[in-house]
Amino acid sequence: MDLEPIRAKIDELDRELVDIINRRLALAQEIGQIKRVTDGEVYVPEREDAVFRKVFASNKGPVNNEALRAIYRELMSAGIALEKPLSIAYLGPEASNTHAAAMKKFGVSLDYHAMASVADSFAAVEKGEADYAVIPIENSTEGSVREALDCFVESDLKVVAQLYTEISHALISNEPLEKITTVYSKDQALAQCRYWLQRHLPQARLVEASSTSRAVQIAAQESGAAAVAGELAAQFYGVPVVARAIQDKADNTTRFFILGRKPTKPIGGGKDVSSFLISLGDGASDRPGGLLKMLMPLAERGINLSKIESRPSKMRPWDYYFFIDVSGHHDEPEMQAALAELRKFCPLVKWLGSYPAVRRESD
Ligand SMILES: C=C(O[C@@H]1C=C(C(=O)O)C=C[C@H]1O)C(=O)O
Repeated sequence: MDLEPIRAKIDELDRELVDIINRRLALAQEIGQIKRVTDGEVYVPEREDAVFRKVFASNKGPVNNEALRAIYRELMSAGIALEKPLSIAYLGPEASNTHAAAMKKFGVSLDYHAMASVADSFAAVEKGEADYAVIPIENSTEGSVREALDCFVESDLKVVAQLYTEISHALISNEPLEKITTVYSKDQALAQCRYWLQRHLPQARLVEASSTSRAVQIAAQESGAAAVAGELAAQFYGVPVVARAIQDKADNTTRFFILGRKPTKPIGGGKDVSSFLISLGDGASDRPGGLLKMLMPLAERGINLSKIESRPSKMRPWDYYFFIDVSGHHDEPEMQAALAELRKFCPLVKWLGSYPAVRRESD
């Protein structure tokens, strides 16, 4: 059995592939020149969504859609970098789960900037120091990231895209399990491993850090300390993995938002999702039927509610803001009609963004 003739065919295909990749990038560059003149956005989530759909529809295998998405992610990343080397802010330091999510969304060709907090990530885009920010918004085990929700109250940034990605946590330390006395991590990550930590380290002190990668930096320096973080952070900071996949739910998934300054255009056909921040005002969330009244204008028009979350308004005790996710795009007539009705009795109806509804990498 001779491999060489087959490898010669692969070499020939690679030559063609490189040529095709460069032709694709040259077209992206051409689009970039037009965008410069017309002041168009460089990253266009709705167009990328359409490209992925067409690519998947033409896929006859054996490559699966998840692998194809990863390949196209890098093609698009290289193309975007030729248009303009975008700068992406994320909750750092390097090798955090948000960093990994940002790379998954934007590929290796862009510039990434580590921020100390979610609020700083918002601020970087608001001040124009970064083009986009990637922030964690909710987790399948632990629910919403509260500091992220609270940032939307003050901010005018738009959610332009989202990413769902499975998160696996490891226990990372220079010490063996029996010598660990303190475990550092982001509050959300500690909570996602609560039962494992109770079972294996019942005596250990759990201490909050600003991010998972920050926890690894601390654990690297302190005797008796460990961190809960992704294995990427263990590799990056050169600290050993003591136990892997310690999250209580095997399919632990985090949803990330991509924030930008300009809204994403509609895809249509039920393939968009929108987020809003709504206040019933004047303590009305405490009155019978208040919440029902808020949801009726949406329900009556068949606009599906996929998430509702309340947060204290911090204006008065027991007054709440509601964060909702609904099917459809802000600019669609049905949505506009529902919003007009809501605005009649809600003092605050703030559009946080509309973006592609894609949930899985293989979709
Ligand atoms: C090339 C473009 O710019 C970017 C790159 C894309 C691509 O490589 O297919 C698609 C959308 C944009 O994020 C474009 O707007 O078409």
